[in-house]
Amino acid sequence: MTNQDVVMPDIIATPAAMPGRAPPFACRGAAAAAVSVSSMRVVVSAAATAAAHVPTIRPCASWVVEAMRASSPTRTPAAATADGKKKQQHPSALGGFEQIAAAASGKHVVVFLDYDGTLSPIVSNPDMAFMSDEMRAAVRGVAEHFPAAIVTGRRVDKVQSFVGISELYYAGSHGMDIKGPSCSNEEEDAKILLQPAREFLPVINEAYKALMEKTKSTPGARVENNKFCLSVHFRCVDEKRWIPLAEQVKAVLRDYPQLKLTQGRKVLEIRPSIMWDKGKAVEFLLKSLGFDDRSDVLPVYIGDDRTDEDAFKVLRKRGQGIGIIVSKYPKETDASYSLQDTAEVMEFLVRLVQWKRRR
Ligand SMILES: O=P(O)(O)OC[C@H]1O[C@H](O[C@H]2O[C@H](CO)[C@@H](O)[C@H](O)[C@H]2O)[C@H](O)[C@@H](O)[C@@H]1O
Repeated sequence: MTNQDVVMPDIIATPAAMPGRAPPFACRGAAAAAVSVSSMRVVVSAAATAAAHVPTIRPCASWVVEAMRASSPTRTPAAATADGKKKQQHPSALGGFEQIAAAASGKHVVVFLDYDGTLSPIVSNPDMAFMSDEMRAAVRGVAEHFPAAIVTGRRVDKVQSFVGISELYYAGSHGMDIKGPSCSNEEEDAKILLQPAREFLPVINEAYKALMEKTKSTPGARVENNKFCLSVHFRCVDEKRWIPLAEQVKAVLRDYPQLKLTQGRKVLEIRPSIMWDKGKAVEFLLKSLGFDDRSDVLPVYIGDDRTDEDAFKVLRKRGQGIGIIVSKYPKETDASYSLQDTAEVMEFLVRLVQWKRRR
């Protein structure tokens, strides 16, 4: 069971992107890979294979709210966890760049990038989370020199439109919708490499409508349909309304035992109860690229969120690769290096490309 499974199969909620409803934002007051796409066409339909249902854990509402508070601290967080373990500030991936370069020497580097909070700064309106042109140029450089993928909770088409680089792999919906780089003369569907939760689409769409209806009374709440998962944003919800919102979400989820609840940055995420996450997506992509069981590959994964921990864990377990957490504060993480913010991520990507060019 992952951290995410434990976090909060309880809550969630929200509101407002239906036709005729005013958007809740901005919030005021509240507080080139070696493998061709065609050779990788794998489309797995369902859960059936991978997928035992995850047991539901129902934390009490106050516990859930603590988790909601912790999901994107607005002040310096405590230096220790609840069980007294000290949180560590991991060494900077910029300060430790020479070490990383040494580890990459003679290896195939494969780059995995989270989107929100990693390539684009966190903003109130998820529809406005654009990356800068400078960041796009840095990511394009990465895609030209390494096999590279965007691994995100967002729906694939949305993140593709934000990033706009066709040479990348895209793993959307927390890895449940994986597409290969575009080829102009192929049909859109031919790019789909994996959709392990396909059979959940009808139930997810139903749950989406139910969440929209249930949470419309909560000002600032917003439900985002990420195709194979749903996000209930509470960044713009007054903290006093978090418990009722959580109860609303919980009430909806009672009707959908096939779905589970996880958590990101000021967002409750509802997804199919299958054992699939960003870590599995990383494993799948490495295998598809022909890098499984090889000692001459160095996956580098950069992400800022709790959901990225599944990928960090996979790298740690493989004893291969470098996890880099994007955070200004010490965090409990399975990453081995850190970068403070998106500006540092960009600097790291630029240095990685420069290093590759020199070789
Ligand atoms: O895996 P990621 O690429 O990090 O996507 C996770 C969620 O990111 C988005 O929400 C987050 O960013 C928003 C824009 O900055 C912010 O308003 C929100 O509070 C964050 O949670 C996205 O909107 C979600 O659908 C993704 O699941």
